Amino acid sequence: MTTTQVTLVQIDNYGPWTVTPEPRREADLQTMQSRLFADISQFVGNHGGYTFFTRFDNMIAVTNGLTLEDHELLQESVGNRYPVTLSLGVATDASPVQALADATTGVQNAGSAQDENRRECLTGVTVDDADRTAEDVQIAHFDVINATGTYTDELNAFDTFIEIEQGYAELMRHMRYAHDSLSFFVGGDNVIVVCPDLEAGDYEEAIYHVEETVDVELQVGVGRGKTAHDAGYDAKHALETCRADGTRVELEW
Ligand SMILES: Nc1nc2c(ncn2[C@@H]2O[C@H](COP(=O)(O)OP(=O)(O)OP(=O)(O)O)[C@@H](O)[C@H]2O)c(=O)[nH]1
Repeated sequence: MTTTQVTLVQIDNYGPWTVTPEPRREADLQTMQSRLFADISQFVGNHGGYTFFTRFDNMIAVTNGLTLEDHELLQESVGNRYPVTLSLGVATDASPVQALADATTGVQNAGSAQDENRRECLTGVTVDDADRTAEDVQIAHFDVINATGTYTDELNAFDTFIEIEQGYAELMRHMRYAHDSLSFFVGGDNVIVVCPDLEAGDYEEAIYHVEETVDVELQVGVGRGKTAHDAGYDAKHALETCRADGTRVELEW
């Protein structure tokens, strides 16, 4: 059974900061946000976790393998190097959606995202090391079949973007409400989904739903592991099997 550890990363009082004392240059905000994401992704990734940029002011990470002390170190390091600070909420559950909901509640209970007195709060619990198993995390790596031939080499870059985003939007909603899973666009035509214990039929159903609804054809590789990296790496290998064999769903276990 899965035990997903999810961390909500929220920049403290970011909205007011972007306009104080005057609105800040957009290119500078974009640069700061993407560097902050890169740093968090590297820190979490070095412990086997995955970080998703989501809305940039709120990021979502799968942090199985990171302790509360690791989270504190991340806060300290960002606080020392960036003009903003981070609040973090951590929670675990068999359902990634429930884990994120609990992690979010912890941060919300500590104060508003725009409360200038709420800084660097850290709430929640992590999985006990003794309880961790190789089935804690289930990751599905979706990809649009032949995106290059169907879209990238055929349409202008913006129309390609619309098609890919349509597939992502339908998949993210469906996986959230039908399968209790969290989907994140990670670039190109790829979406990584953090799942509870799902089976091949669930993925087939989701792929069918997206194709019927928005006419975007997907394939998916799925892996399990003790960390997001372990699960995600198996998922990548499974996706390679889809590409080699022309199959739509491959589970690597
Ligand atoms: N983040 C991430 N992006 C990837 C990965 N693999 C491919 N991409 C992105 O997806 C784009 C398209 O590559 P592919 O998915 O291999 O190409 P495709 O035309 O869809 O071909 P098939 O997947 O074989 O059907 C690349 O330009 C990358 O941006 C991955 O593992 N992670």
